[in-house]
Amino acid sequence: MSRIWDISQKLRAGLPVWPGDTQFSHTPTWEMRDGSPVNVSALTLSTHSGTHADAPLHYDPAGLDSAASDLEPYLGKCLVVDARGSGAAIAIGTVPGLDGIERVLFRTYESFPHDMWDENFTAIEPETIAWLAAQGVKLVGIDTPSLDPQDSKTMDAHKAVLAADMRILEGLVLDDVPPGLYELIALPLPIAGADASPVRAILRELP
Ligand SMILES: Nc1ccccc1C(=O)C[C@H](N)C(=O)O
Ligand SMILES: [Zn+2]
Ligand SMILES: [Zn+2]
Repeated sequence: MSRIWDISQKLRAGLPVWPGDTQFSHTPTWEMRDGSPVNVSALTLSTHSGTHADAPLHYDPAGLDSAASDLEPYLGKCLVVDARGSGAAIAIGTVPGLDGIERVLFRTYESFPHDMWDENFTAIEPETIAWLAAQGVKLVGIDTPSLDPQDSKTMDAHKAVLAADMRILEGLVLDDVPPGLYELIALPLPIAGADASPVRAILRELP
């Protein structure tokens, strides 16, 4: 049985979210303790809660929503890169030779901040995105809440992703994952009209 790493945040009450965004909540609709034959509940959450996949619609008003995006970028061989110590943004020099790898995930945290919002998270330089695209990369992932800095108004890294029609994973948890090659499985939910979707992201050891 090949080893699996779960690289997803737990969705839960109190989950740190982008300042001003919708808090995560899970509330009962019907409960067995009240005589219902089953327990049923409801979720309220930001589309960008926890570990998620941005849809192109997030940064392009004419972009595909989460239901329309193809699945191929979110499934397949990927390279995990140790980008700890990158400071404000990951520069091109951080990325090793890719040799045809189409998915790259960046670890920037020593220890993922599960219980606090980090406003000074590491972003990715737009030039790095463009360089990855030129190498044939189709998906870029990171363990921070966004490819762009929290105070960005121009979203230059997302615009570089748009220009190359790449896909994005954010909010990954890579603390326990050694740098190297893995199989990535992180499929967005087919949510009509959504600008992003939570994903259950895992890495599986390659045979
Ligand atoms: N929830 C938000 C609300 C407003 C602005 C940004 C966010 C984000 O979460 C950042 C997002 N994950 C991004 O793709 O950059
Ligand atoms: Zn996002
Ligand atoms: Zn994003």
